[in-house]
Amino acid sequence: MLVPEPEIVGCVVRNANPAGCQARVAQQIAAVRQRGTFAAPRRVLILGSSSGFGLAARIQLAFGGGAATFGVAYERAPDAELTGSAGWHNQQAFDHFAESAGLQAQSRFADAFLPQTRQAVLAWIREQWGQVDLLVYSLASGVRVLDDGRRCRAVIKSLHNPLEGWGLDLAAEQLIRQQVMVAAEQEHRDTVTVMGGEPWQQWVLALQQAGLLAPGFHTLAFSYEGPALTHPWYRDGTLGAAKRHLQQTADALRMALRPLQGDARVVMCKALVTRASLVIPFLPVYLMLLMAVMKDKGLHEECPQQMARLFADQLYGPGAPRCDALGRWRLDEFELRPDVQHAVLARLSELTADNFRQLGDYAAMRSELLHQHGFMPIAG
Ligand SMILES: NC(=O)c1ccc[n+]([C@@H]2O[C@H](COP(=O)([O-])OP(=O)(O)OC[C@H]3O[C@@H](n4cnc5c(N)ncnc54)[C@H](O)[C@@H]3O)[C@@H](O)[C@H]2O)c1
Repeated sequence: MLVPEPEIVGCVVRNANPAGCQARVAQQIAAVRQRGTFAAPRRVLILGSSSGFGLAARIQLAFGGGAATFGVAYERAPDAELTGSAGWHNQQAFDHFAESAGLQAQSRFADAFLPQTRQAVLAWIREQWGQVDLLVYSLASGVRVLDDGRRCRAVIKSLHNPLEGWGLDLAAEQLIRQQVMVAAEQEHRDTVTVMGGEPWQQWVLALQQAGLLAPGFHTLAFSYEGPALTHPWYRDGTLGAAKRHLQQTADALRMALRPLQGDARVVMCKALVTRASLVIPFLPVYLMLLMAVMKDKGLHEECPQQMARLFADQLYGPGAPRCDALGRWRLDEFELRPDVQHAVLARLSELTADNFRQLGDYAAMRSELLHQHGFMPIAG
């Protein structure tokens, strides 16, 4: 079969190579199997299961922990002209490998923000599982259609001052100057509506009201805060506001789950290459510097390694999650190490449009993104 050429616009890869996506899922499964097994919850619902953290969590829990999984993702199917999105092929590949391994796997391509998706998934759980033990909330979206039909858009803007800094154009393979504007009040609210915790809460409460939560039910959602260098454009911007709302939601859900001896947590992850992260202004440049430094120090991780630490080592393994004073679980301790941040800052202070390939791990970042879309790494 003809392998398509990657179509890159800015930092977005618009197509996928189906065979490469399948090979990458197979590779992730093999790595999980090699690490050995652990005792995962039996029935796991994953929202945002087709790429990034959600897919890595699903592979870890199913192939490492033997869990039956239900995955919901919103992806573009292939048609006569387009290859379909990487997530579509990843999810098909997951189903195929799970079935071959005798693992129960149910997958839907549907908009998880819509009440009808929730109702359909709840009906399936009632019929097939009776209850659910763990819900992993891993949606990353720019848009949410509300129950009344209004389309809310997330924007990535500052909450305080306009910002300017280095961005990356992967298509042109150049550093560019990027500006980030201050969000209007409505844009701020809409971003929290899309990327905050409300939809997570709706799912958990709907499951609870329907009597579908197993005793000891857990739920977790992924978050980011980052080091001081990223605060002006992440923590103190619209996405940071949405993540604060996610945190408040975790606190509220923890209370609501007490009668079941349940738990709800935000998991603070490291910054890494995914479809969602590379569209954040300034982040690709920070990421390629971070990758170079963390590789130098033997600390590099992508989604599969983060999910292995969370599930196989900590939550359902010999260790325990590292919990901070706000009750958040932390997987970002290596990124935040002072020596790592010191080295990143030193490289950033010397960065120019001519030396970015030497100071950052530009080639590996580009390869990782292409690989995530089923295209083999391109030699740097
Ligand atoms: N990538 C990072 O550096 C990073 C770091 C920390 C936390 N996070 C958080 O992790 C979470 C997952 O992000 P990711 O980077 O893995 O993103 P991703 O783009 O790789 O995955 C997003 C998933 O959400 C699904 N999705 C999007 N809209 C949907 C909808 N309407 N209905 C159903 N599914 C939908 C997609 O199909 C996909 O499976 C986000 O909350 C993100 O903020 C990411």
